Amino acid sequence: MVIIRDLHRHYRLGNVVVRALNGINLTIYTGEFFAICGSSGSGKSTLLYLMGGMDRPTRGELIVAGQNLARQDENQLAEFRCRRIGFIYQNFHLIPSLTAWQNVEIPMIFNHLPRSARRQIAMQRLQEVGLLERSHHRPNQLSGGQQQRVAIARALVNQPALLLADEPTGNLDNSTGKEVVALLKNLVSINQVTVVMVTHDMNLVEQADRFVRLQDGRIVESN
Ligand SMILES: Nc1ncnc2c1ncn2[C@@H]1O[C@H](COP(=O)(O)OP(=O)(O)OP(=O)(O)O)[C@@H](O)[C@H]1O
Repeated sequence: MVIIRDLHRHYRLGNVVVRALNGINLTIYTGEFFAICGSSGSGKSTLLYLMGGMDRPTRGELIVAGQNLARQDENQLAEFRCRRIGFIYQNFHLIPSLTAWQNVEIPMIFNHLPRSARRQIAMQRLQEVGLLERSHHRPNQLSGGQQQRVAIARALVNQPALLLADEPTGNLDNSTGKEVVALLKNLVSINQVTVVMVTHDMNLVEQADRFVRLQDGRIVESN
């Protein structure tokens, strides 16, 4: 699903070059539940966002779901993100003025699905995450765990090849976090999605099929 060879991402700040990623080599297989861990500033988010086509490498090879992302232009990357990637954020990133089902519907609008199909799929996804009875609630009427479950439903509606999660439990208490990860693992095995998750939480790392630990933009540990 992901092939990364000698990947670099450098930022230039005046005369200083920050080497956020400094020669990453990594292969992630289809269907894996994969964790990226490491201390703050080690390059985790940079790596995740590159895999999602939200940023471009300084150099190196980056092939995701069969597409060579380093060679794609902005339009191709936008299309890739829309069709192939689902994203889950620490802060859920739901639109406050929209209900749960309207939030879940959004990626399908970008994918030009007709309204009736959108509604049916959104409701089905909300049922899968156990929130059908909350479908008309807005985010501020839902708990953090419920909001993250809505975000998971939204991330899966376009049947992405790869689900990227940036600290998905970072804003949840321990037990809610565990429930959300169990749900995520269950849904991805049913939907045959590959998951790459950034986390500080070693309990979550233990639940992953494999992990890498980053330090100063390099992989220093893996299993
Ligand atoms: N746009 C940018 N411009 C300059 N430097 C950046 C930029 N984005 C990230 N960096 C730097 O790149 C390094 C890696 O950042 P990154 O956000 O990937 O780390 P992280 O491991 O995800 O950290 P955290 O756990 O705190 O989110 C850091 O030193 C950071 O300051």
